Order: sequence, then C-alpha cells, then structure tokens
Amino acid sequence: MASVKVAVRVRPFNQRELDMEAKLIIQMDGKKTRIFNSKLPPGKESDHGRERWKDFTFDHSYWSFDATESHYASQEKVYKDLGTDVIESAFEGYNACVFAYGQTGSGKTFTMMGTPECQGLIPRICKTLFSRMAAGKEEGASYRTEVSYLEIYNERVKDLLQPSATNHSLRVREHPRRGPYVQGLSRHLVTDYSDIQELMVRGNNHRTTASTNMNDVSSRSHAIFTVMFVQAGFSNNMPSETESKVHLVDLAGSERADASGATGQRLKEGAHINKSLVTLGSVISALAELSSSQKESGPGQRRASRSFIPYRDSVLTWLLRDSLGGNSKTIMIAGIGFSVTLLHSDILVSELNIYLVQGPNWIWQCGSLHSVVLSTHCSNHCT
Ligand SMILES: Nc1ncnc2c1ncn2[C@@H]1O[C@H](COP(=O)(O)OP(=O)(O)OP(=O)(O)O)[C@@H](O)[C@H]1O
Repeated sequence: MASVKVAVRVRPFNQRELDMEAKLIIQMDGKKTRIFNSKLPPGKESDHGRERWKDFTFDHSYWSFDATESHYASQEKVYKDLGTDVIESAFEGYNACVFAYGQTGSGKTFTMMGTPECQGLIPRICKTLFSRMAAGKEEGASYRTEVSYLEIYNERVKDLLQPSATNHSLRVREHPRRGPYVQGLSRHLVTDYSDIQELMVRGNNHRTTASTNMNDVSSRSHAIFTVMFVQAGFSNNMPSETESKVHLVDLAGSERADASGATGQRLKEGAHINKSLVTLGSVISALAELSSSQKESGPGQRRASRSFIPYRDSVLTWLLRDSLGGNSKTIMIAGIGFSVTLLHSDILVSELNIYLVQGPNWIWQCGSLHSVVLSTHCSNHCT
C-alpha cells in the first residue's frame, strides 16, 4: 500500500441545492475528477489560459451522486478500497490515519461514520479489526485493544468518553519517546465490536454540532477516534509484540462565513476550524517540500529541516504528528458537493473557486507526500 492515498467523493444534492435547481458541475471517470468552469462564456472551451474543464487525478474518484447509477460508489466500495488497507497495515505494526476533508456539508461524517443503515469507514474498520483478531486468537495470538475518543473544539481538547469530567480542558503534552499526547484522556479496554460501538455512540452524542446554512447537523469540532492495539504472538519461535495505533478522524468542515451564515459563536468556531485546516495544509506542504529537498541534498538534511514543519501551530496537527509522516499510513478523503444554480450562480461559482484553491490544489500537493512517508516510515514491530 502506498503510504498516502488521496480520494475524492461527490455526494448527492442536498435539499437546499434541489430547491435552488442546482446543476452538477463535476464528472468522474476512473481516477479522474473533472470540474466544469462555468465562468467561461457559453460556447468557449478556453479563455486567457482557463479551460472549460479542469482535470485532477487522485488515487480514487468516488461518484456517490446517485445510488441508481451503475458506477455509484457505495460505503462498501469505499471501505474495500481504503479501509482494508488500513487494517492490513495495522496488523503489520504500522500506525494509520484516515481522515475526511472538505467544506461543511460535503459528506465527511457520512463517509467516516455513516448512518446505522449505511455504516461508514470507522465502524467497518473496527468491525473487521475484531474479526481478524478472532481469527488470530485461533492461531495462538493474543490482543489487547484500547480506544480513546476526543474532540478539538476552538483549539481545546475534550474527552468525548468522559465529557463532564474534562469539558474542553485537557492539556496536550509531549512524551520524550512517544511524542504528543493528551494528558488525562481516558483509554477504554474493549474486547469486541459491541464494546467499541457502545463507546462510539456515547462519544458521538457528546460531539459539538450546530445547524448552519450549509448543513443541518454540522460538526463544529475535529473528532479523533483512536484504536490502539498490541498483538502478542511468536515470530521465528521467539515471543514478539507489535503495537499499532489507528487514528480515525472526522474533521470539521472548512467554510466561508458568508456561505454558512455564521455569526457570533459560530463565526468564532469557523475561524478556529479554518485555522487548523490551514495549518494541516501547511504541514502537508512542508512535508512535501522536505521530501523534494531531501531528494536534492540527501537524507542527512532530514533532521535539520524537520523543525520547520509547523505541527505545533494547531492542536490537530500536533496530535496527528505521528500519522502525517514517519511511521504511518495516511488516507485522505475529500468530500465534494459541486453545484451551480441558475438563481445564485455568482455565489456558488465563488464557492467553486474556494474549492479550487483550498481543495484539489491542497490535495494535489499531497501527491508528493508519498515519497516523504515512504522514505521515513518504519515498522514498530519489536521482538
Ligand atoms: N455519499 C452520500 N450518500 C448519501 N448521503 C450523503 C452522502 N454524503 C453526504 N450525505 C448526506 O449529506 C448531508 C451532509 O453530510 P455530512 O453531515 O456527512 O457532511 P459533513 O461534511 O460532515 O458536514 P460538517 O462539516 O458540517 O459536519 C448528510 O445528510 C448526509 O447524510
């Protein structure tokens, strides 16, 4: 598996878009995502260097616009492509991180959590982890699995599994060997999928959500569900222990204040959300730059340049440090819901521009992260 995989997924129109008679301006063909530039005058295919269609290529382009179409990408399909890789690497002793990125209402929570009838990546990954463990136990392996669930809201951390005890006041510290961690975050021993399910439901009920113009139930925080497991068994007739950590992240949506209708508290939240997403983008860019400078000057440069990666500029990037480079496999899924309407074309066309700047370009840069992670990851398999 490549160390970083990037996928995009287009969701169905929501009621707001249907009411406004929105027109879809995106097409997908295999790995390619094509975006229509509605700013060009009708009949022109290009103008001053701008093309009518802009193409982007990703590891996967998921068409989930209409469930009746034959190439509709279901939750099962997304899980098979991306989730199974995560499970493989976790059992091999690598850390993994899966996160969904995109504008508010673009389908991040649906992809990560899903609904009870249509489960997303997080429950499917957890379910398979336990069935793999059950099979491993029959072959003599033993496992110890713990989970934690936190949210980052306005740059402050809350334990979603002990919400009243901590109330957004947990401190992020750094362990000299293990790196950044949240002091006082509860860890819960789980023995089967139903334990995890119960914790997930409990944690989700404590997430900070609100209604915005863009989404009736908008996540206003970044949520990190972490599964830590230790496998004990035998390798070459010697006892061995492998420790892995899987971060499953549901990011809050990037947004523009005018489109989301945010004022007051919502506006403040939006500013924090955007700040940490911008930092996430800067970290990825810095890692990509680091990768190219290493290629030019050799591996000796790595330690010196690492201090320039702005992990510490947001709580999110600081906590995900060990999943964005180093010993990790990373999967990013960008949710997109592109549309223009006949009524509000100016407003929605500028939403498209936001995506072109914040979305695919940012994701594009991640392409070069492959080599960073490939060159630095190592197994934490200890014998
Ligand atoms: N692939 C999909 N198929 C069907 N419905 C979807 C899909 N993706 C998203 N939706 C629906 O679109 C709405 C918005 O999705 P969701 O809440 O996942 O967005 P979000 O990006 O997590 O938003 P926010 O950042 O505001 O939390 C939900 O009602 C969800 O069920």
